[in-house]
Amino acid sequence: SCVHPDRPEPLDLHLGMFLPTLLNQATPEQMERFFTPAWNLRIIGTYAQTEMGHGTHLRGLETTATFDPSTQEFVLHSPTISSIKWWPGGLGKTSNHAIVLAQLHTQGRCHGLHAFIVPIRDMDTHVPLPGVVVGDIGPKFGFSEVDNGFLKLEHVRIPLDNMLMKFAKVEPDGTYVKPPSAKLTYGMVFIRSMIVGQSALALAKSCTIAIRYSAVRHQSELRPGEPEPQILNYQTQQHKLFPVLAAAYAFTFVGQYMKDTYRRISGDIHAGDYSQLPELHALSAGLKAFTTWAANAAIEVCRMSCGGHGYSRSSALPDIYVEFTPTCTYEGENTVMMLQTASRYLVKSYRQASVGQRLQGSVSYLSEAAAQRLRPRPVSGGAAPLSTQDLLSLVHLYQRRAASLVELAAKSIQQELQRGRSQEEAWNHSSIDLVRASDAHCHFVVVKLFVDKLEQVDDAAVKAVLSTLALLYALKGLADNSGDFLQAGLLTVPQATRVSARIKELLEELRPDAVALVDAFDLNDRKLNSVLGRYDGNVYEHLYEWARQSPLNATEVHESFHKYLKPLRSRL
Ligand SMILES: CCCCCCC/C=C/C(=O)SCCNC(=O)CCNC(=O)[C@H](O)C(C)(C)COP(=O)(O)OP(=O)(O)OC[C@H]1O[C@@H](n2cnc3c(N)ncnc32)[C@H](O)[C@@H]1OP(=O)(O)O
Ligand SMILES: Cc1cc2nc3c(=O)[nH]c(=O)nc-3n(C[C@H](O)[C@H](O)[C@H](O)COP(=O)(O)OP(=O)(O)OC[C@H]3O[C@@H](n4cnc5c(N)ncnc54)[C@H](O)[C@@H]3O)c2cc1C
Repeated sequence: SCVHPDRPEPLDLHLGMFLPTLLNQATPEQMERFFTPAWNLRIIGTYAQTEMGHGTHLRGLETTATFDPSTQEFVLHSPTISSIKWWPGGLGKTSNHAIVLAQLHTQGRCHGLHAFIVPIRDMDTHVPLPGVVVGDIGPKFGFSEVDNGFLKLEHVRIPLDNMLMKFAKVEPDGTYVKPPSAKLTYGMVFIRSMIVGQSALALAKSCTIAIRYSAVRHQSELRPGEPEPQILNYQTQQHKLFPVLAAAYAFTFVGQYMKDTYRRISGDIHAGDYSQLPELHALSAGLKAFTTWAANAAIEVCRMSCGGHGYSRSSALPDIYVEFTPTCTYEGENTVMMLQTASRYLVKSYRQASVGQRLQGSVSYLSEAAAQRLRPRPVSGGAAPLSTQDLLSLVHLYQRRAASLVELAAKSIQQELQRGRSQEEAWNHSSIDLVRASDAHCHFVVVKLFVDKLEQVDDAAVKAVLSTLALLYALKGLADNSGDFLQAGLLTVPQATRVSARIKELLEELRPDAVALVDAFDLNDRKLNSVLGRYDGNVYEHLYEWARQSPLNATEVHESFHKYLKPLRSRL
């Protein structure tokens, strides 16, 4: 994939969205005209969808593309201040083209959002073209290497053939030809699928740095009179870091699965079979949100577990955080993505299962749950026996929790409707439950994929340590979400107590293998770019060397002494 998972770069959008969008939505003629020069970096493009006034609500985007049959052109226009394209990466100063998402108007009718290739800068001089006002949106939280920009279009004319027409078309007389499926023009599924793998990489980097550093950092006293212990020997340090390590492995397997699923289903789509598109959309939207939220929080846990040096840029952890955190916002804001998965997939599937439909894919468990509801409940009604050792029984527990929360969300909507609320109000007043249902569904998918992966591991020793990680991931998730399991009657308080005890045992079991498990990510020092995470563990010498190289140390007496301190002293 041409997506660069490392540091943000001005060409990220060109490589990660402009080229893939052409691949997915351009005709063969357009591929010839645009893809080849774009591949050779003659054309440098970005993906300009978000506007100052709208990022999430695509149907609310205001940029227009109005077809003029007399000249066989589209007129691209930003009608209001809020319609100015805002945020696209590489737009400010790097790109000379943009794929602009605009509301298509032809023969007096609006046909919704479509993609148009718009030249924005002269190919030789790089000067903005007539009618194009373009620039950088200014300093951001991070991503300082990327010129996220703004684009205001003032009645800019482009040829008819600049509309990406693999699916929808406009004939020379202005007739609009619908796409085989309206959903094909949404896009973004590719990059959301790739972001799942980026979550895994961010976790792998962060826990490699924190665990290696925790193995070389000695601090305080564990036993009076004895040498200061490695901080990795503290149970609290293990409790912070080993679940992150387990999640890094879990998300690595999920990232592989997501990539494979994307490839499989997008192949079907290119062959004209759109049946799996809803599953791909729901899975990519949900897992993108689930894994980025989890990784975002875990990077901060790793940084803080390194004490003061974690706050130094030499650790690389601040940069990893700053570069990763926008994944919770871009490519679909996480809450909105969770709501998409719940409202457009889980509740719909729940209702189909409730009328006896056999479901396939990641929601097949809802059919099982629906059948279960029809069977008489056991008198005890209590939680099933809990094994803190049996991974398959834990997978089933997560499955039942997901089914329970999907049912709770669906019933909440029903109750709101019975209170007389409109459909829209009923959904909005159930949206907290909808997000919880999506979260539980994604959590089940992650645990299940982790356990499924173990079946593919032949080496007994590797399988054993991965099984310990999988157990820790599942039990830590159970402990962190015990309220859900208790509320669903899937866990008792004594069982919850046993889970906590088992987690402590697993931390102890993992301690001897912790460093080897992060070494296994095989992230070399250049890729980690971290003094604390160095493979040789020679932290202090390199920390001192790193500080010595700081620009402020270029002179023994900084010019600020002469410019400010000395004059200030003389005035006091
Ligand atoms: C190397 C790369 C570096 C990357 C750096 C960062 C680059 C960042 C780039 C960006 O951020 S690009 C902009 C990203 N913006 C978004 O993701 C916008 C999010 N909003 C939406 O996607 C939509 O507004 C919405 C939330 C899905 C709602 O849209 P709408 O109101 O039109 O649809 P619904 O009524 O909810 O659903 C209609 C129908 O369509 C299905 N669907 C929705 N989205 C997709 C999709 N992407 N793919 C397939 N299908 C989709 C949805 O399930 C509904 O289906 P049915 O229920 O009708 O069957
Ligand atoms: C670093 C970075 C790079 C980006 N790169 C690009 C790019 O290259 N191209 C591009 O087109 N865009 C890009 N974006 C823009 C990005 O896609 C949008 O910021 C994102 O889609 C969120 O939309 P928004 O900013 O309008 O937030 P909003 O949608 O306004 O979200 C604000 C709040 O409102 C809530 N909210 C919104 N709608 C709902 C709803 N229906 N239900 C419940 N809550 C809701 C959200 O959950 C959130 O809490 C980038 C953004 C960033 C930060």
